[in-house]
Amino acid sequence: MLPKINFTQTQSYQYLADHLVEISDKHLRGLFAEDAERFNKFSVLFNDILVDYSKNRINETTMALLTQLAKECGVEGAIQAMFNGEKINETEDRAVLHTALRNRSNTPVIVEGKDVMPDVNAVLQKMKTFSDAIINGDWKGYTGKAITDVVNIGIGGSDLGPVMVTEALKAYKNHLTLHFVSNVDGTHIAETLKKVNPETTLFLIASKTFTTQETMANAHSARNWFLAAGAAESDVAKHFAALSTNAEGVSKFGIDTQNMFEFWDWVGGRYSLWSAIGLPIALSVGFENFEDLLLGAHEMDIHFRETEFEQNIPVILALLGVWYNNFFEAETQAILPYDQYMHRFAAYFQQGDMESNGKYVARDGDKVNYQTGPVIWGEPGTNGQHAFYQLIHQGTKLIPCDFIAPAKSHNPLGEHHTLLLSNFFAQTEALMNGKTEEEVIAELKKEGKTDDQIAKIAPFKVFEGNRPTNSILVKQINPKTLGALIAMYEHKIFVQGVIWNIFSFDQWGVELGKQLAGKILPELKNDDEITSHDASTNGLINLFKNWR
Ligand SMILES: O=P(O)(O)OC[C@H]1O[C@@H](O)[C@H](O)[C@@H](O)[C@@H]1O
Repeated sequence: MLPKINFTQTQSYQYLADHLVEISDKHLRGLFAEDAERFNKFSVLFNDILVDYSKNRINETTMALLTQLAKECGVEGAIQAMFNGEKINETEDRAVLHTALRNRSNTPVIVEGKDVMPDVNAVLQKMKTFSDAIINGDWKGYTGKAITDVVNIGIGGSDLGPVMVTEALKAYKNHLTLHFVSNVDGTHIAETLKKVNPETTLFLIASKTFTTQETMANAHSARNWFLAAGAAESDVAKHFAALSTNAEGVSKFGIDTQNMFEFWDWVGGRYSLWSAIGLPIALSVGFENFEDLLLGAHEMDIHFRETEFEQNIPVILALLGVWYNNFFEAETQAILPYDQYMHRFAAYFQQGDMESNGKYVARDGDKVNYQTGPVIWGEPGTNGQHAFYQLIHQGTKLIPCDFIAPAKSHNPLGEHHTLLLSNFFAQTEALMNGKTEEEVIAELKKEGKTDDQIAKIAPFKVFEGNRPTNSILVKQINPKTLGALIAMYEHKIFVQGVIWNIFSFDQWGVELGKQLAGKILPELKNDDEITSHDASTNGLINLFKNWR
C-alpha cells in the first residue's frame, strides 16, 4: 500500500514555498558565478550516462528540501513496495513488476506467494528460440520460404515501446524489415500490406488484453488478407503469433497458443516493452541485444532501489520536475534527444508519463488541489531548434527541458556529429545565460549600427536566460544505455506519482471515449437521422452520414 499524503501539507513543502521566493530572485549565471563546484555538486555519473542537472534553478538548500519532501511523502517505502510486488496499483488490484521482467540477477520476486521469475525466464527462453529461428531462416512460411518481414499489430503500450526501441537501435538491426500497424484507420494496415509478401511475412498480434478494438480490427484484416492470398487456415500458425496475457482471446482469434508469448497482469501496458511485447525488438536486433536492453534497465533499477536520494538519478529528476510543476507552475516538460535514432523517444514518454500521471483524483479518492503530471513533448535536435525553440528561449512560458545526446555516433560521417553536439552544448548554455541588453548593444555597435538602429532592434535581441535544462550525455546509444535511460524515466514518473499522491499505474481516463465510441458505432451503420446526442454531436454525425 502506498501512503496517502497530501504533499502540500508537508513541512518541506512549506519550506520550499518560502525558498522559492529566494531562488526566484537568482539568475543561473549568478548561481554558477557564486560556486565553482556547481557542476560537480549537481551532476551524477552512472555507468556510461552523465546526468548534469546543474543548469537548474536550484541551490543546495533546494535539493535538501526536495529530498526531504520525497522522504516525507514516503518515497523510500514506495520504492520497496513496488519492487517487492505489493499491489500498489490499488484501483486494479495489481502488483507493478516491470522490474521483474528485467531482473537479470534472477533473485526471487514473489507475487501472491509465488516466485514469478521461473515464468519470466521461460518466456524469455521461448522468445530467444523463436527469434533465433526467424532470424536465421530456420522458421519457414507456408511455401517454404524464410521470413523477411515482421508486422507488429498493436496500439499504445503494445506499439510505442517496440517502435521507439527498434528505431533507437536501428544501428543494431539485422536483415528483417519491421513494420508497425497501430491506427484503426484502414490506411495504416492497407499501406503496410502493400509492402509485404504473405509467403514471407510474420504478423505479431500484440495486445495485453486481446480485446482492444483497433488491434482486433487490424489483426482480422491482416488474417483475411493472408487467407485471400491463397494461404490455408492451417498456414496461420506459421505466420501469426500473439503477445498477450489473454490465452482464451488468443485461441478464439485462431492463433495456436503454442505461438503465444505470455505476460501477466502485473505488467502495465506502457511498461511492457520488457515483456513478450518486446518480441519485435528481439527480432529486429537479435535476442542478445534485447538481453542487453534488459540488463541496462536492471542496472538502473538497482541504482534506483539502493542509492540514497541525493545521488539517485530518477529521484533527482522527479524532484526537479515537481519543483517546476508545483512551484514555478511550469505546465510542460520537453524531451529533446540530439540523436535522430531516438526520434520516437518523446512520443514514447508521452504515453509513459501522461497516461501514468495525468490524473486529478488523489489516492484517497478526493480531487487534488495542486497540479499533477505535465504535458510531455519534444522532437529531436537540431530539427526542433528550427521550429519551436523560439518559444523556449523567448516565450512567456517556463519550459524545463531534458537534452539527451550520445558522445559517439553510429554514423561518424565527416563533421556531422561535431556539428550536432556543438548545438547540444550551445542550446543549454544559451538557455541558461541568455544575452543581456549590454551584450546585445555591444554586438550591434560592433556591426556598425547607429544608435537609432540599436535602440529600435535591441529589445528583440535580448534573451532573459535563466531557463532550466538537464543535460544527459550518454557515451553511446546502445541497447544497454537505452535500457537504462528508459528505466530512468519510468522511475522518475513513479516517484512523481508517489509525491502527487495519485495512482500512476491505472488509466481509467481512456475508458470514457472508448465507451462512447461503442455507443456511436451502431448509429453509424445505417442512414437514419440521429437525435440522441447533444446538438453538436448530432449535427456532426448527420453531416458525416450525408457526406460519406
Ligand atoms: O495491449 P492492449 O490491451 O491492446 O492495450 C493497448 C493500450 O490500450 C489503451 O486503451 C490503454 O490506455 C493503454 O495503456 C494500452 O497500452
